[in-house]
Amino acid sequence: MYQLTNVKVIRSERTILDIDELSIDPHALTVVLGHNGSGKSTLVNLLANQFSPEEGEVTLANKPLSAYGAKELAQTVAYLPQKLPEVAGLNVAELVRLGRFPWRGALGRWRKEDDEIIHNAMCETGVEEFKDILADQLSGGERQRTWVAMLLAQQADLLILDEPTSALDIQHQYQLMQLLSELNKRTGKGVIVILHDLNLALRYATHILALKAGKIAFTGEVDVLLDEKLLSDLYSTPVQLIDHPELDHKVAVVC
Ligand SMILES: Nc1ncnc2c1ncn2[C@@H]1O[C@H](COP(=O)(O)OP(=O)(O)OP(=O)(O)O)[C@@H](O)[C@H]1O
Repeated sequence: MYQLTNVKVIRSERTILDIDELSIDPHALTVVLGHNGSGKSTLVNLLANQFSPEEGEVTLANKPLSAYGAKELAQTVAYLPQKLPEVAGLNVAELVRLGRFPWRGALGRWRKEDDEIIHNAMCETGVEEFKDILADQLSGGERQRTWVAMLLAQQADLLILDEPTSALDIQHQYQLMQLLSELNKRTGKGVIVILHDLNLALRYATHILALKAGKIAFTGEVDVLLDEKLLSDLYSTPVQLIDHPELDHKVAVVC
């Protein structure tokens, strides 16, 4: 379990994240929701040990994140930030290969299975055809999928993704969430993903974690989302849930 206890993150004398007690199942597909500025990126940054909180503690498997070594943490948690770094001079295959870094053998040697893992990660995300192209020359969506491929190649126990669908067209948004959902079901690897699209959340989440103004608004299995009042309060706008004749879940519309 991820466990947060009495956590406060303070920036410019303002508490931007304030969580008394929170557990996150490391084998679930948890979608993090909330309005702009509600603290979602701050939370997943903490979970990925990008920084430590000013107050409180974050543990994973009963061990403080700060006690993990860099290699151990990279084998345990793979993190895709919201703002993708520039990678001048690297083509797609070379960028995806960086995901294998935590698994290098003695003397920094690559392992013989690395090429197949990299190839599979590029195929699963549909970027294999771009493998020789410089990553910085790709379109926004192609670049985002390349970074997801790198994350997959990392083969960590848990994937944390901050708005990985923000640059993707509708088809690729659903394909990516389907891929993450299948990975979660097939391998038990955990996925924690920030989304703004309620319908992607309704379709693929097993668990929901919603933030409002730096605090937890609600958390639980995906059924907690099926509450128009909660959703309308969360986004300060009227949200309606309607049945869809061909889907086995409700659809959210803003009215
Ligand atoms: N370094 C910083 N200094 C001051 N304020 C900050 C800093 N980092 C974040 N904040 C503020 O903390 C709040 C939460 O930011 P965060 O990026 O976690 O929001 P978010 O929920 O991910 O938003 P979005 O949906 O827009 O990506 C915001 O109001 C932001 O302006």
